[in-house]
Amino acid sequence: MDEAAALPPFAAIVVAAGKGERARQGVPKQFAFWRGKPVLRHSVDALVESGANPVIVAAPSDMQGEAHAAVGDNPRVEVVAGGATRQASVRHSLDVLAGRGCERVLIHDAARPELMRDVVARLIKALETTAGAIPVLPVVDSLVIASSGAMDGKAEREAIRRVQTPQAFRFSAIHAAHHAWEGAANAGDDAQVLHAAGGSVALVDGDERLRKLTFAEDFMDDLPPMRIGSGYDVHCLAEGEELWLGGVRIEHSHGLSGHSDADVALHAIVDALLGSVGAGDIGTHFPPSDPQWKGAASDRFLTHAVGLVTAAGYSVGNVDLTIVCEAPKIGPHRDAMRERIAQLLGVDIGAVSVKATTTERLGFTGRQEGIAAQAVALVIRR
Ligand SMILES: Nc1ccn([C@@H]2O[C@H](COP(=O)(O)OP(=O)(O)OP(=O)(O)O)[C@@H](O)[C@H]2O)c(=O)n1
Ligand SMILES: C[C@](O)(CO)[C@H](O)COP(=O)(O)O
Repeated sequence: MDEAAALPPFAAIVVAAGKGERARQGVPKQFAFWRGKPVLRHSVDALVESGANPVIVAAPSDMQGEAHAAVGDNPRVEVVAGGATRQASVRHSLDVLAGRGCERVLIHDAARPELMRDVVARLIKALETTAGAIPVLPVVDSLVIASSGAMDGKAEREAIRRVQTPQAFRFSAIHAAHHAWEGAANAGDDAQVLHAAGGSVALVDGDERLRKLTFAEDFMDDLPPMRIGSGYDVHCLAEGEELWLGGVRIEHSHGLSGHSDADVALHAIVDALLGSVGAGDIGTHFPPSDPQWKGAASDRFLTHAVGLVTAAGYSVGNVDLTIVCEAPKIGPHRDAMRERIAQLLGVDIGAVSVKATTTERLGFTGRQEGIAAQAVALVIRR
């Protein structure tokens, strides 16, 4: 099910007006690069893709330009000035949304860049029965009461949860609660604001990936600058089948049989790309048991794999393909294949190598029973 399509309308607020002092990134951490793009961009993109509209970004009043640059041009994203505290940033953002008929709102820390759609869906669905909903995780370590650097007693962790964002609210409830709170001590998060106003706050499963980038070491787990992957595939040659290789149709006495168009060369590249970001293999994403892929052009498999590489924070560096077959001769079609593969990968043709070899009539390829292909892909952190 497409979760975004199933979700009722909701707005989002991304609080990004902090100083990020603990993270020591040289700029406020929400503008630091992380996994190929500014921290702030990750959750704004995820919220837009989840269907949030509008997405209000509360940024430092003296860094509105930096915020616009970080989020890019998107008509659904509005940058506004935050406040001196997180709470003030939220309250101002809620005021910006007031009067627009907004019924639901997600409030999210820009400092939590890994935002996944299933958490958004869980939170929005919870609003059917409650005024607020927050993602939480259990405490897995034992807890102590600390006093002057010594243990002063044991805390009951079973009654405690670790709270994350995004936090979801019925708009009218959280907007009124924030204004009812105004002037008191700063609240840790928006759930506390609603709870203090007597609102109900449901707990839904959080996700460790929603962790907040807070300290410098939190930026140390950044992705490696490059990753490689390899792919290998085989398909049988058969009469009456079309021969597609490297995204190109080739006239030949036999074609390749398979559930899709059986383009063994593109399949090897797909597996190399998926392997480079640890995203399974072509069968994971396009199971041969699924009738929707019957006769499918393998172009779409490759496009999907490129999308997963991009989502993982990488872009395609270069690809090296070797086709193993006795016939047909690949040479006359090499450049057409390179051009088509480069087009599908979104790279220059110089980043695509297509080689071919026979096996000197040895083995299944030598007996022209089938064609094999292997590929290596290098992906580069964006
Ligand atoms: N006046 C503020 C303070 C914080 N935030 C946002 O609230 C989120 C969570 O706050 P935190 O992790 O504490 O961020 P900072 O306050 O920037 O961090 P530090 O305390 O290290 O300066 C961040 O996305 C931050 O940008 C905000 O919008 N407005
Ligand atoms: C809002 C929050 O992320 C929920 O866990 C947390 O309260 C923010 O705390 P911080 O001190 O502002 O980082």
